[in-house]
Amino acid sequence: MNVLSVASEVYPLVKTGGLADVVGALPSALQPHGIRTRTLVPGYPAVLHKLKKRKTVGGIDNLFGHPAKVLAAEYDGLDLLVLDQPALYHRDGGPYLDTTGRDYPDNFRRFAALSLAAAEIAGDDVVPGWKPEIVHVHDWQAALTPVYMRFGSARDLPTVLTIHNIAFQGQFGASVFPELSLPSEAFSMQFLEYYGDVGFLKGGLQTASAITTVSPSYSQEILTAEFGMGLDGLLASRLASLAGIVNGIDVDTWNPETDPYIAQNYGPGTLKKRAANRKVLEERFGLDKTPGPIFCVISRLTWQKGMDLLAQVTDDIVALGGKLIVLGAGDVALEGALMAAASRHRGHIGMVPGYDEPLSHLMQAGSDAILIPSRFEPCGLTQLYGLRYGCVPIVARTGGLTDTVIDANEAALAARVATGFQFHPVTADGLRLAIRRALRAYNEPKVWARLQNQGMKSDVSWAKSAERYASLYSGLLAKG
Ligand SMILES: Nc1ncnc2c1ncn2[C@@H]1O[C@H](COP(=O)(O)OP(=O)(O)O[C@H]2O[C@H](CO)[C@@H](O)[C@H](O)[C@H]2O)[C@@H](O)[C@H]1O
Repeated sequence: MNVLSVASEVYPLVKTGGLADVVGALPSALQPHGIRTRTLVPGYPAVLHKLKKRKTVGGIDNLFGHPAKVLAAEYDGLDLLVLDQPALYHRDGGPYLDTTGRDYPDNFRRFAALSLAAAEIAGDDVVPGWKPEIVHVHDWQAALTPVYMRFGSARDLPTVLTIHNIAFQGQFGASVFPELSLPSEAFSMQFLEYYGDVGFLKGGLQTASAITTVSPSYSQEILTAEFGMGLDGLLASRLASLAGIVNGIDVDTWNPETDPYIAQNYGPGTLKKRAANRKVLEERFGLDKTPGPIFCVISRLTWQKGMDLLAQVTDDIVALGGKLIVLGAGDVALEGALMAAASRHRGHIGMVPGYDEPLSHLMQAGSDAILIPSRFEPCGLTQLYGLRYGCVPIVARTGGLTDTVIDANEAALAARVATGFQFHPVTADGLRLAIRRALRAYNEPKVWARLQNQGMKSDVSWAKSAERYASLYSGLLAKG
């Protein structure tokens, strides 16, 4: 079965968050099911730079006023199609933001173009000799694909839209509609119209054959007003087509036994070797070389991720004898608050602002626990990396965090199934209590080792979830 996957980022070519990890890892997990995925991404400079061996396999004469090329390349096991349109994608900043951190004003056009190109690849002869049988699109940036398909020549092809985060909806003023090359009927409740605006995700949710999100709990939560962010009613009307499939992780990229980014490789039987990674972290973050647990945070610094709650408990972590290291970028005020905590507690709190993939691996390999106080979390990947690396997750009880971490309550500890700590309500007090619980467990080395070992035994691979995507695809094909 041929699948066209469409996304605005893909690891290891371009990544700003978990979306890239999922889009990058799913194709090889689907391969054993006879599914061949081609992934269409925009030709940002970072992408083109890495793809030395690429060839032009197709073209679109007029994509919003400019010609575009479709390039094909293989990279790290991925079969890629790259939409090369310099006017839209050759920019100095990141995929979505300019160098000053502002959204590109033409993001609606940049990602409508990605979706339109995907629809044309699916329906027309854009890439001669290749056609998908299923089109799987990710998040708002690709969500117009099924809308364009509905009004184009691939109208009968099944589509899957995966919501990685319903907080990002691609909502733009109605004035952009005439620029989208869609018939006027598309600006209606049944398609894009969203409270008088244009909603990219909304349009996709109305038209995709199937909708998935990245954990079973989140698939329930988004049906409520609290988590649905305005789309709960629409989702309820599409309940029969909605599924929650939990994310896995690429267990080859994230393998402490072979990870090239960490100072000392180790496995379930050799957890003591983690000490060498701790040592490097102590130096990197300027921590005192004293005993006690190191808590780490690897995150976008945002309200969603509960980073304001973290800022409120930094003094407590230190008072309780713990250390904290933070790697993150995002909200300037939150970054400032965490930097201030680091200067208040030199030797106990360290902060590296920014984005650093290798360092994120080392932190999972050398810290004792990872804190994830998210207010909502569709799935979350860093707790899965934590489980795999023996870095015990302490998580808010929400979304995919609920589904993937087993709380160390007495029953779970006695049954030897606990893998971490969950807390609720998601407040600074809730987080404080969870940190206290973790510290108590840390002070009982046998209990702690059991948590680490149990976590390392958890199946965080894509195996089961790839099977679910495969059967979703086959079900859609069988329906015709
Ligand atoms: N400063 C930094 N330096 C280096 N690496 C950093 C970093 N900050 C974050 N990362 C990395 O970025 C990824 C973030 O993954 P999350 O699952 O937390 O997702 P995010 O909220 O981006 O994605 C959305 O999509 C994913 C995928 O479906 C869902 O899991 C999630 O719940 C949803 O919000 C991880 O690989 C993490 O290690």
